[in-house]
Amino acid sequence: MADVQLIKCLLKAIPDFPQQGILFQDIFPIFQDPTAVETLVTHIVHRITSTGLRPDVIVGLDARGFLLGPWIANRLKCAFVPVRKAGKLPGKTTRVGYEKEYGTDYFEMQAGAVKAGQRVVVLDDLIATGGSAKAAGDLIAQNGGTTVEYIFIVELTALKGAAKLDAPTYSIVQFDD
Ligand SMILES: O=P(O)(O)OC[C@H]1O[C@H](OP(=O)(O)OP(=O)(O)O)[C@H](O)[C@@H]1O
Ligand SMILES: Nc1ncnc2[nH]cnc12
Repeated sequence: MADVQLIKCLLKAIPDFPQQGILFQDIFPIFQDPTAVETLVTHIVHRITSTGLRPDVIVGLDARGFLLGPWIANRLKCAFVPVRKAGKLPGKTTRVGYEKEYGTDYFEMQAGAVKAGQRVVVLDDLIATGGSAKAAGDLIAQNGGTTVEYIFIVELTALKGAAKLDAPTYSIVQFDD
């Protein structure tokens, strides 16, 4: 619980960003504190190893999912694969459109980056409506992978994003307003 409290204390809530009515949960203060980063990475690695998820691939979502994904993949000695906003990845890609808490967007993944039968953990900083995470899950499924868990630092539970997803979710800090 001490690690959860440390991470929660470092989150900063900013009203009306990026638009009126959104209470933005900023995770960047965590990354100013190396002890907190170590705590966060260890917490997520423990979640994955202690629950027997055995992922082949960690998929991180553009952009804040990239802050954590490679650390976790490196500790677990598995692959890291990015899901990126449209037009950023070279070569053949698959694309899915989605809605999120403050707008619409497209996600892409490189063809073959996730292979048929691979077990995937999706990692992102935050789940709000679940639109972004669902789009990532759809890309993984289109490529033949199986998402075994979605992991977030923060979950905005009132928006019920987890209900959209095809696998269980785990979040470290929850806010219900
Ligand atoms: O559950 P949802 O309603 O889909 O919202 C959550 C998504 O929104 C944010 O990303 P954003 O698209 O703002 O991109 P960024 O990480 O590049 O800032 C956040 O990092 C999640 O990916
Ligand atoms: N309230 C919020 N804070 C930070 N990132 C978000 N992405 C979607 N909703 C968000």
